[in-house]
Amino acid sequence: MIELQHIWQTYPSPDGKGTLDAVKDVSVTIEDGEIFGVLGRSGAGKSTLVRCINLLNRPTRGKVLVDGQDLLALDDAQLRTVRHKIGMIFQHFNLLSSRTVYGNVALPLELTGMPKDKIRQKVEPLLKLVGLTEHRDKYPSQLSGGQKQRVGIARALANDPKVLLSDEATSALDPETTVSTLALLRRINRELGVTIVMITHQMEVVKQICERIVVMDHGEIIERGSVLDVFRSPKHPTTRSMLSGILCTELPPSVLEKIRAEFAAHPGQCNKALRLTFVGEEATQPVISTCATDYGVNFNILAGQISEIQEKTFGSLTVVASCSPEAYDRVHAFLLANHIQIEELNDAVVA
Ligand SMILES: Nc1ncnc2c1ncn2[C@@H]1O[C@H](COP(=O)(O)OP(=O)(O)OP(=O)(O)O)[C@@H](O)[C@H]1O
Repeated sequence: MIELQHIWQTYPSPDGKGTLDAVKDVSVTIEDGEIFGVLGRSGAGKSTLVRCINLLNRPTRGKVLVDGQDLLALDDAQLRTVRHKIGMIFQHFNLLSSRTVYGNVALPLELTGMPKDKIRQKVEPLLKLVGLTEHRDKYPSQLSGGQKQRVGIARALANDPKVLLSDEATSALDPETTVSTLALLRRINRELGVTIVMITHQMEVVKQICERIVVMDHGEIIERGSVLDVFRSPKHPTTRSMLSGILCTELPPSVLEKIRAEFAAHPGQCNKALRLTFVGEEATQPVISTCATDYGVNFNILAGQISEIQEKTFGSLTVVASCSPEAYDRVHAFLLANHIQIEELNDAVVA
Protein backbone atom coordinates (compact mmCIF):
# COMPACT_ATOMS: atom_id res chain seq x y z
CA MET A 1 0.00 0.00 0.00
CA ILE A 2 1.17 3.52 -0.83
CA GLU A 3 0.26 6.32 1.53
CA LEU A 4 0.96 9.94 0.71
CA GLN A 5 0.15 11.95 3.80
CA HIS A 6 -0.28 15.72 3.85
CA ILE A 7 2.15 16.27 0.99
CA TRP A 8 3.28 19.82 0.25
CA GLN A 9 5.70 20.72 -2.50
CA THR A 10 6.94 24.28 -2.70
CA TYR A 11 9.08 25.58 -5.56
CA PRO A 12 10.58 28.98 -6.26
CA SER A 13 8.01 30.88 -8.34
CA PRO A 14 8.87 31.40 -12.03
CA ASP A 15 9.63 35.13 -11.46
CA GLY A 16 12.13 34.13 -8.73
CA LYS A 17 10.55 36.53 -6.26
CA GLY A 18 8.41 34.16 -4.20
CA THR A 19 7.30 30.57 -3.94
CA LEU A 20 4.77 28.38 -5.66
CA ASP A 21 2.89 25.59 -3.88
CA ALA A 22 2.72 22.94 -6.63
CA VAL A 23 1.07 20.45 -4.23
CA LYS A 24 -0.93 21.60 -1.22
CA ASP A 25 -1.63 19.27 1.66
CA VAL A 26 -2.58 16.25 -0.46
CA SER A 27 -3.27 12.86 1.10
CA VAL A 28 -3.86 9.76 -1.02
CA THR A 29 -3.90 6.03 -0.29
CA ILE A 30 -3.32 3.57 -3.13
CA GLU A 31 -4.14 -0.08 -2.47
CA ASP A 32 -2.03 -3.01 -3.64
CA GLY A 33 -3.02 -4.31 -7.06
CA GLU A 34 -5.23 -1.43 -8.17
CA ILE A 35 -4.96 0.85 -11.18
CA PHE A 36 -5.17 4.32 -9.73
CA GLY A 37 -5.51 7.48 -11.82
CA VAL A 38 -4.26 10.97 -11.03
CA LEU A 39 -6.13 13.20 -13.42
CA GLY A 40 -5.82 16.90 -14.08
CA ARG A 41 -4.91 19.58 -16.53
CA SER A 42 -1.37 20.63 -17.31
CA GLY A 43 0.31 22.23 -14.29
CA ALA A 44 -2.19 20.79 -11.78
CA GLY A 45 0.60 19.15 -9.78
CA LYS A 46 0.09 15.52 -10.86
CA SER A 47 3.72 14.66 -11.70
CA THR A 48 5.01 16.49 -8.65
CA LEU A 49 2.71 14.45 -6.42
CA VAL A 50 3.28 11.04 -8.03
CA ARG A 51 7.06 11.49 -8.16
CA CYS A 52 6.96 11.62 -4.37
CA ILE A 53 6.11 7.90 -4.45
CA ASN A 54 9.70 7.06 -5.47
CA LEU A 55 11.15 10.29 -4.08
CA LEU A 56 12.15 11.58 -7.50
CA ASN A 57 10.59 14.57 -5.78
CA ARG A 58 11.31 15.01 -2.11
CA PRO A 59 8.21 16.70 -0.71
CA THR A 60 8.72 19.89 1.21
CA ARG A 61 6.42 18.54 3.89
CA GLY A 62 4.46 15.34 4.46
CA LYS A 63 5.03 11.61 4.69
CA VAL A 64 5.53 8.95 2.03
CA LEU A 65 4.83 5.42 3.23
CA VAL A 66 5.27 2.40 0.95
CA ASP A 67 4.16 -0.83 2.63
CA GLY A 68 4.39 1.04 5.92
CA GLN A 69 8.01 2.07 5.32
CA ASP A 70 8.69 5.79 5.72
CA LEU A 71 10.75 6.59 2.59
CA LEU A 72 11.91 9.95 3.89
CA ALA A 73 13.63 8.18 6.80
CA LEU A 74 15.71 5.86 4.57
CA ASP A 75 19.39 6.28 3.76
CA ASP A 76 20.54 6.26 0.11
CA ALA A 77 21.23 2.51 -0.05
CA GLN A 78 17.84 1.64 1.48
CA LEU A 79 16.12 4.06 -0.88
CA ARG A 80 17.81 2.44 -3.89
CA THR A 81 16.42 -0.94 -2.80
CA VAL A 82 12.90 0.48 -2.48
CA ARG A 83 13.18 2.22 -5.85
CA HIS A 84 13.93 -1.09 -7.56
CA LYS A 85 10.41 -2.11 -6.65
CA ILE A 86 8.87 1.00 -8.21
CA GLY A 87 9.15 1.12 -12.02
CA MET A 88 8.35 4.18 -14.09
CA ILE A 89 7.36 4.90 -17.68
CA PHE A 90 7.34 8.30 -19.36
CA GLN A 91 5.59 10.25 -22.11
CA HIS A 92 8.76 10.48 -24.21
CA PHE A 93 9.96 6.94 -23.36
CA ASN A 94 13.47 8.01 -22.16
CA LEU A 95 15.23 5.20 -24.07
CA LEU A 96 18.95 5.16 -24.76
CA SER A 97 19.32 5.68 -28.51
CA SER A 98 22.70 3.92 -28.60
CA ARG A 99 21.25 0.68 -27.20
CA THR A 100 19.07 -1.89 -28.90
CA VAL A 101 15.64 -2.89 -27.61
CA TYR A 102 17.32 -5.78 -25.75
CA GLY A 103 20.04 -3.48 -24.41
CA ASN A 104 17.53 -0.94 -23.09
CA VAL A 105 15.53 -3.59 -21.24
CA ALA A 106 18.71 -5.22 -19.90
CA LEU A 107 20.16 -1.95 -18.59
CA PRO A 108 18.55 -1.85 -15.12
CA LEU A 109 19.65 -5.45 -14.56
CA GLU A 110 23.22 -4.72 -15.67
CA LEU A 111 23.29 -1.90 -13.13
CA THR A 112 22.55 -4.41 -10.37
CA GLY A 113 25.56 -6.50 -11.47
CA MET A 114 23.44 -9.47 -12.60
CA PRO A 115 25.35 -12.05 -14.70
CA LYS A 116 24.68 -12.03 -18.46
CA ASP A 117 22.92 -15.39 -18.69
CA LYS A 118 20.58 -14.43 -15.83
CA ILE A 119 19.85 -11.14 -17.60
CA ARG A 120 18.92 -13.05 -20.76
CA GLN A 121 16.57 -15.27 -18.75
CA LYS A 122 14.80 -12.15 -17.49
CA VAL A 123 14.81 -10.02 -20.63
CA GLU A 124 13.57 -12.58 -23.13
CA PRO A 125 10.22 -13.26 -21.37
CA LEU A 126 9.74 -9.51 -20.93
CA LEU A 127 10.24 -8.91 -24.66
CA LYS A 128 7.71 -11.67 -25.30
CA LEU A 129 5.24 -10.13 -22.84
CA VAL A 130 5.34 -6.76 -24.62
CA GLY A 131 5.39 -8.35 -28.11
CA LEU A 132 8.85 -7.17 -29.17
CA THR A 133 10.81 -10.42 -29.48
CA GLU A 134 11.33 -9.99 -33.21
CA HIS A 135 12.48 -6.38 -32.76
CA ARG A 136 15.06 -7.16 -30.06
CA ASP A 137 18.05 -6.02 -32.11
CA LYS A 138 16.54 -2.78 -33.41
CA TYR A 139 17.47 0.66 -32.14
CA PRO A 140 14.86 3.10 -30.81
CA SER A 141 15.06 5.19 -34.01
CA GLN A 142 13.78 2.15 -35.95
CA LEU A 143 10.65 1.77 -33.78
CA SER A 144 7.19 3.33 -33.78
CA GLY A 145 6.03 5.34 -30.74
CA GLY A 146 3.95 2.42 -29.49
CA GLN A 147 6.90 0.03 -29.80
CA LYS A 148 9.16 2.49 -27.97
CA GLN A 149 6.67 2.67 -25.13
CA ARG A 150 6.60 -1.14 -24.99
CA VAL A 151 10.37 -1.09 -24.56
CA GLY A 152 9.88 1.43 -21.76
CA ILE A 153 7.32 -0.86 -20.13
CA ALA A 154 9.56 -3.95 -20.41
CA ARG A 155 12.49 -1.98 -18.97
CA ALA A 156 10.32 -0.74 -16.08
CA LEU A 157 9.37 -4.36 -15.31
CA ALA A 158 12.94 -5.70 -15.38
CA ASN A 159 13.40 -5.47 -11.61
CA ASP A 160 10.04 -7.15 -10.88
CA PRO A 161 8.48 -3.99 -9.45
CA LYS A 162 5.43 -4.08 -7.22
CA VAL A 163 4.41 -0.64 -8.45
CA LEU A 164 4.51 0.98 -11.89
CA LEU A 165 4.23 4.77 -12.19
CA SER A 166 3.05 5.92 -15.60
CA ASP A 167 3.63 9.62 -16.29
CA GLU A 168 1.45 10.51 -19.31
CA ALA A 169 2.72 7.31 -20.95
CA THR A 170 0.14 7.41 -23.73
CA SER A 171 0.01 11.16 -24.32
CA ALA A 172 2.38 11.01 -27.29
CA LEU A 173 0.62 8.04 -28.91
CA ASP A 174 -2.18 7.95 -31.48
CA PRO A 175 -5.62 6.77 -30.25
CA GLU A 176 -5.26 3.21 -31.57
CA THR A 177 -1.80 2.73 -30.04
CA THR A 178 -3.10 4.26 -26.81
CA VAL A 179 -5.81 1.59 -26.62
CA SER A 180 -3.33 -1.26 -27.18
CA THR A 181 -0.78 0.19 -24.74
CA LEU A 182 -3.47 0.53 -22.06
CA ALA A 183 -4.60 -3.04 -22.73
CA LEU A 184 -1.01 -4.17 -22.15
CA LEU A 185 -0.85 -2.24 -18.87
CA ARG A 186 -4.10 -3.78 -17.75
CA ARG A 187 -2.73 -7.26 -18.56
CA ILE A 188 0.40 -6.51 -16.55
CA ASN A 189 -1.77 -5.40 -13.65
CA ARG A 190 -3.93 -8.52 -13.80
CA GLU A 191 -1.32 -11.14 -14.60
CA LEU A 192 1.62 -9.84 -12.58
CA GLY A 193 -0.39 -8.10 -9.84
CA VAL A 194 1.55 -4.85 -10.33
CA THR A 195 -0.08 -1.77 -8.80
CA ILE A 196 -0.26 0.94 -11.48
CA VAL A 197 -0.48 4.69 -10.87
CA MET A 198 -1.49 6.56 -14.02
CA ILE A 199 -0.80 10.29 -14.32
CA THR A 200 -2.95 11.57 -17.13
CA HIS A 201 -4.96 14.42 -18.56
CA GLN A 202 -6.74 12.00 -20.92
CA MET A 203 -10.27 10.96 -20.00
CA GLU A 204 -9.92 8.01 -22.36
CA VAL A 205 -7.11 6.61 -20.20
CA VAL A 206 -9.14 6.92 -17.05
CA LYS A 207 -12.18 5.46 -18.73
CA GLN A 208 -10.34 2.48 -20.14
CA ILE A 209 -8.32 1.23 -17.20
CA CYS A 210 -8.51 3.15 -13.93
CA GLU A 211 -10.54 1.88 -11.00
CA ARG A 212 -10.24 4.84 -8.64
CA ILE A 213 -9.09 8.36 -9.38
CA VAL A 214 -8.26 11.67 -7.83
CA VAL A 215 -8.69 14.85 -9.85
CA MET A 216 -6.16 17.60 -9.17
CA ASP A 217 -6.39 21.32 -9.83
CA HIS A 218 -3.93 23.99 -8.68
CA GLY A 219 -2.08 21.55 -6.43
CA GLU A 220 -5.18 20.29 -4.64
CA ILE A 221 -7.44 17.28 -4.92
CA ILE A 222 -10.82 18.53 -6.05
CA GLU A 223 -12.52 15.19 -6.49
CA ARG A 224 -11.88 11.55 -5.61
CA GLY A 225 -13.69 8.25 -5.91
CA SER A 226 -14.35 5.30 -8.17
CA VAL A 227 -14.25 6.18 -11.85
CA LEU A 228 -17.90 5.23 -12.21
CA ASP A 229 -18.95 7.47 -9.33
CA VAL A 230 -16.91 10.45 -10.53
CA PHE A 231 -18.19 10.02 -14.08
CA ARG A 232 -21.75 9.57 -12.84
CA SER A 233 -21.80 12.73 -10.75
CA PRO A 234 -18.79 14.99 -11.14
CA LYS A 235 -19.06 17.72 -8.52
CA HIS A 236 -16.30 20.21 -9.25
CA PRO A 237 -16.62 22.52 -12.30
CA THR A 238 -13.12 21.51 -13.50
CA THR A 239 -14.05 17.81 -13.44
CA ARG A 240 -17.31 18.55 -15.18
CA SER A 241 -15.53 20.50 -17.85
CA MET A 242 -12.92 17.75 -18.33
CA LEU A 243 -15.75 15.25 -18.70
CA SER A 244 -17.81 17.37 -21.04
CA GLY A 245 -16.90 15.32 -24.12
CA ILE A 246 -18.13 12.14 -22.48
CA LEU A 247 -21.08 13.44 -20.51
CA CYS A 248 -22.36 16.34 -22.59
CA THR A 249 -22.00 18.38 -19.38
CA GLU A 250 -21.94 21.59 -21.35
CA LEU A 251 -24.99 22.08 -23.48
CA PRO A 252 -24.04 23.30 -26.95
CA PRO A 253 -26.06 26.26 -28.32
CA SER A 254 -27.83 24.00 -30.84
CA VAL A 255 -29.15 21.77 -28.02
CA LEU A 256 -30.16 24.80 -25.94
CA GLU A 257 -32.12 26.04 -28.95
CA LYS A 258 -33.87 22.68 -29.28
CA ILE A 259 -34.74 22.67 -25.57
CA ARG A 260 -36.23 26.15 -25.78
CA ALA A 261 -38.24 25.11 -28.84
CA GLU A 262 -39.54 22.05 -26.94
CA PHE A 263 -40.54 24.22 -23.98
CA ALA A 264 -42.37 26.60 -26.33
CA ALA A 265 -44.13 23.68 -28.04
CA HIS A 266 -45.70 22.53 -24.76
CA PRO A 267 -47.08 25.66 -23.07
CA GLY A 268 -48.87 25.07 -19.76
CA GLN A 269 -47.04 21.79 -19.22
CA CYS A 270 -44.36 20.94 -16.72
CA ASN A 271 -41.32 21.10 -19.04
CA LYS A 272 -38.05 19.76 -17.72
CA ALA A 273 -34.70 19.60 -19.43
CA LEU A 274 -32.93 16.64 -17.90
CA ARG A 275 -29.61 14.84 -18.11
CA LEU A 276 -30.14 11.16 -17.44
CA THR A 277 -27.08 9.11 -16.59
CA PHE A 278 -27.10 5.36 -16.34
CA VAL A 279 -24.64 2.56 -15.83
CA GLY A 280 -24.83 -1.08 -16.82
CA GLU A 281 -27.78 -2.93 -18.13
CA GLU A 282 -30.45 -0.47 -17.07
CA ALA A 283 -30.41 0.66 -20.70
CA THR A 284 -32.82 3.52 -21.05
CA GLN A 285 -34.84 2.44 -24.01
CA PRO A 286 -37.43 0.35 -22.11
CA VAL A 287 -37.40 2.87 -19.28
CA ILE A 288 -37.99 5.83 -21.54
CA SER A 289 -40.76 4.08 -23.42
CA THR A 290 -42.36 3.05 -20.10
CA CYS A 291 -42.32 6.72 -19.06
CA ALA A 292 -44.17 7.56 -22.26
CA THR A 293 -46.69 4.72 -22.24
CA ASP A 294 -47.38 4.27 -18.50
CA TYR A 295 -47.00 7.85 -17.28
CA GLY A 296 -48.03 9.86 -20.32
CA VAL A 297 -44.80 11.81 -20.47
CA ASN A 298 -43.63 13.21 -23.77
CA PHE A 299 -39.86 12.57 -23.92
CA ASN A 300 -37.73 14.15 -26.58
CA ILE A 301 -34.12 12.93 -26.72
CA LEU A 302 -31.83 15.80 -27.77
CA ALA A 303 -28.31 14.51 -27.23
CA GLY A 304 -26.70 11.32 -26.03
CA GLN A 305 -23.49 9.43 -25.50
CA ILE A 306 -22.94 5.80 -24.72
CA SER A 307 -19.48 4.61 -23.79
CA GLU A 308 -17.84 1.81 -21.90
CA ILE A 309 -16.17 2.20 -18.53
CA GLN A 310 -14.60 -0.83 -16.92
CA GLU A 311 -16.50 -3.09 -19.25
CA LYS A 312 -19.82 -1.52 -18.20
CA THR A 313 -22.12 0.52 -20.40
CA PHE A 314 -22.17 4.14 -19.33
CA GLY A 315 -24.71 6.41 -20.91
CA SER A 316 -25.76 10.02 -20.72
CA LEU A 317 -28.89 11.38 -22.40
CA THR A 318 -30.14 14.95 -22.58
CA VAL A 319 -33.91 14.95 -22.86
CA VAL A 320 -36.89 17.24 -22.49
CA ALA A 321 -39.80 15.80 -20.51
CA SER A 322 -43.19 17.47 -20.93
CA CYS A 323 -46.16 16.39 -18.81
CA SER A 324 -48.32 17.40 -15.87
CA PRO A 325 -46.48 18.18 -12.60
CA GLU A 326 -48.03 15.08 -10.96
CA ALA A 327 -46.88 12.83 -13.81
CA TYR A 328 -43.41 14.32 -13.58
CA ASP A 329 -43.19 13.49 -9.86
CA ARG A 330 -44.15 9.89 -10.62
CA VAL A 331 -41.67 9.62 -13.49
CA HIS A 332 -38.91 11.11 -11.37
CA ALA A 333 -39.47 8.43 -8.73
CA PHE A 334 -39.67 5.72 -11.41
CA LEU A 335 -36.35 6.77 -12.98
CA LEU A 336 -34.59 6.87 -9.61
CA ALA A 337 -35.97 3.44 -8.78
CA ASN A 338 -34.40 2.23 -12.03
CA HIS A 339 -30.99 3.56 -10.96
CA ILE A 340 -31.01 6.41 -13.43
CA GLN A 341 -29.38 9.55 -12.17
CA ILE A 342 -31.31 12.72 -12.96
CA GLU A 343 -29.96 16.22 -13.24
CA GLU A 344 -32.32 19.09 -13.97
CA LEU A 345 -30.94 21.56 -16.47
CA ASN A 346 -33.73 24.17 -16.54
CA ASP A 347 -31.50 26.80 -14.89
CA ALA A 348 -28.87 26.35 -17.61
CA VAL A 349 -31.56 26.78 -20.26
CA VAL A 350 -32.89 29.97 -18.71
CA ALA A 351 -29.41 31.48 -18.05
N1 LIG B 1 11.33 21.61 -10.51
C1 LIG B 1 10.43 22.59 -10.53
N2 LIG B 1 10.78 23.84 -10.20
C2 LIG B 1 9.86 24.86 -10.20
N3 LIG B 1 8.56 24.69 -10.51
C3 LIG B 1 8.16 23.46 -10.86
C4 LIG B 1 9.06 22.35 -10.89
N4 LIG B 1 8.37 21.24 -11.26
C5 LIG B 1 7.09 21.63 -11.45
N5 LIG B 1 6.96 22.95 -11.22
C6 LIG B 1 5.70 23.73 -11.29
O1 LIG B 1 4.77 23.09 -10.44
C7 LIG B 1 3.47 23.10 -11.01
C8 LIG B 1 2.95 21.68 -11.13
O2 LIG B 1 3.74 21.00 -12.09
P1 LIG B 1 3.53 19.46 -12.46
O3 LIG B 1 4.52 19.11 -13.52
O4 LIG B 1 3.50 18.67 -11.23
O5 LIG B 1 2.06 19.49 -13.08
P2 LIG B 1 1.32 18.38 -13.94
O6 LIG B 1 -0.08 18.37 -13.47
O7 LIG B 1 2.08 17.10 -13.89
O8 LIG B 1 1.35 19.02 -15.38
P3 LIG B 1 2.15 18.58 -16.69
O9 LIG B 1 1.39 17.44 -17.25
O10 LIG B 1 2.09 19.80 -17.54
O11 LIG B 1 3.54 18.21 -16.23
C9 LIG B 1 3.60 23.82 -12.35
O12 LIG B 1 3.24 25.17 -12.14
C10 LIG B 1 5.07 23.69 -12.68
O13 LIG B 1 5.50 24.77 -13.46
